Amino acid sequence: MPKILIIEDDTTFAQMLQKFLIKKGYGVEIGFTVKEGRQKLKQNAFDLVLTDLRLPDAEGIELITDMQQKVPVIIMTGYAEVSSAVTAMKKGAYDYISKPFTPEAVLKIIGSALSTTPKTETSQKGQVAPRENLEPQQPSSKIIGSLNLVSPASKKLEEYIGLVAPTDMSVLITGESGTGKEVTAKSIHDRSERSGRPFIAVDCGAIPKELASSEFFGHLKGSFTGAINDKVGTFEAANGGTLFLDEVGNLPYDNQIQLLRALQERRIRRIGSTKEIDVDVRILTATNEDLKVAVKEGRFREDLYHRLNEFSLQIPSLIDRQGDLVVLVEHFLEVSNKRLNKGITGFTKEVWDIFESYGWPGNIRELQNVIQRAVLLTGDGEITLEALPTEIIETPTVNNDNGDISKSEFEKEQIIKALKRTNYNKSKAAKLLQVTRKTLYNRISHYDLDV
Ligand SMILES: Nc1ncnc2c1ncn2[C@@H]1O[C@H](COP(=O)(O)OP(=O)(O)OP(=O)(O)O)[C@@H](O)[C@H]1O
Repeated sequence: MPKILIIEDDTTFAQMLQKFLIKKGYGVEIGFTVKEGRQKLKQNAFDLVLTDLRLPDAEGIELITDMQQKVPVIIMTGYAEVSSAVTAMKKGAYDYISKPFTPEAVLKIIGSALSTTPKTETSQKGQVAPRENLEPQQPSSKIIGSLNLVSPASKKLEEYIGLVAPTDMSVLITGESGTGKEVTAKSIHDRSERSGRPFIAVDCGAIPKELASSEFFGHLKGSFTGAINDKVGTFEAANGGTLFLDEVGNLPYDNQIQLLRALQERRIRRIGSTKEIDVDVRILTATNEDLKVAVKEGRFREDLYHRLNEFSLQIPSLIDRQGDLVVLVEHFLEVSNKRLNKGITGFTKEVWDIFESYGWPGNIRELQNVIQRAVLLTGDGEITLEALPTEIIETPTVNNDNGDISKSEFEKEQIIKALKRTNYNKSKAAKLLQVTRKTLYNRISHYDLDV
């Protein structure tokens, strides 16, 4: 049963909503302040947070940062607060809903948030809400391939997915954040013979070290403090299907050996049990760090790396598949129009120019968010520059000419800005500035920047 936490200071409204959602089969708890909400989140695992924007002690938006996008947060707002809701969405809220709303509207938005929640969540008590327990997934319109992406990089990727999907090989999927690693994993599963069986996604970065074995292999009630019920681990839950380990590079070293053993023996034992259980699971993994470096630095086991990397897929950054931009933009326009019940017809030429010249450091996810926000902010007709976030319009550009002093100052400033925005990652900053890494290094040394 999916669990929802409502954070709302209007007690009557909160209780009405709670009753209604319980009737619809959800487990629901209420917190009346942000502080209370935080306490409940510490004590229990929730699949979704529904929070008011203005609460007595703080803004509901603060919880989005707490959640780090592991659990979808839906903001409830008054009609006049739409701009704050947009800020909330930029910070990572899943969506917002204006009060007063109809029961159908809130059910729809909850259903959609739960069906797109990618990760399995771990509470402090180690209870897991496996994805299988959530609402049935919506038919996905976002699977790679169905969009007919046209860039050479996407075509190659598509070809590789088609080749590896029907096999039982483990696949290591690499790429920057937001490039579609999880979408790719799901696509592989859907095109394999395991497609009728579970696809279980686990965020390895979210599992505390001491709970990892219980998360993977399950436990019996009472086998350790906090094991209040029997628990099925993700290996058992995925039996016959696919286990997707996201951010596998974050898996603590001690847990890597347990994982390797389970993969080699194809057998697991719940903590506290003597019974061995055969498991038949295909492993797909994703990471946005270079695991070879992690192996070299002794943070990742080499034997596990080879076991996970029977085949590797590198997902290109959006900037390296510019040819797909039009298809993706139109796809997200259509999806956002449907979702927000709008009829936006397209984009002005200036907007297209920005889309084509911007570096998209957040890749497809950023593009999707920018379009959704723009559709929300536009009444009707075409999307204009005003509907784009300022940071996109003010994208730094590097000028390679020998310009005058003010131009150099400008360029220097833009380089620093780009480096700051990318957390001093030079590859990303170069992409953002749309120059090669080499040019960026040259400019950094030209200006003698200490970065
Ligand atoms: N080919 C695609 N077509 C349509 N949407 C896509 C495609 N690839 C990715 N997306 C969308 O982009 C967003 C990011 O995708 P996904 O979560 O798979 O990326 P990721 O690389 O796993 O990100 P992270 O590293 O942050 O976990 C999702 O909302 C997804 O729906």
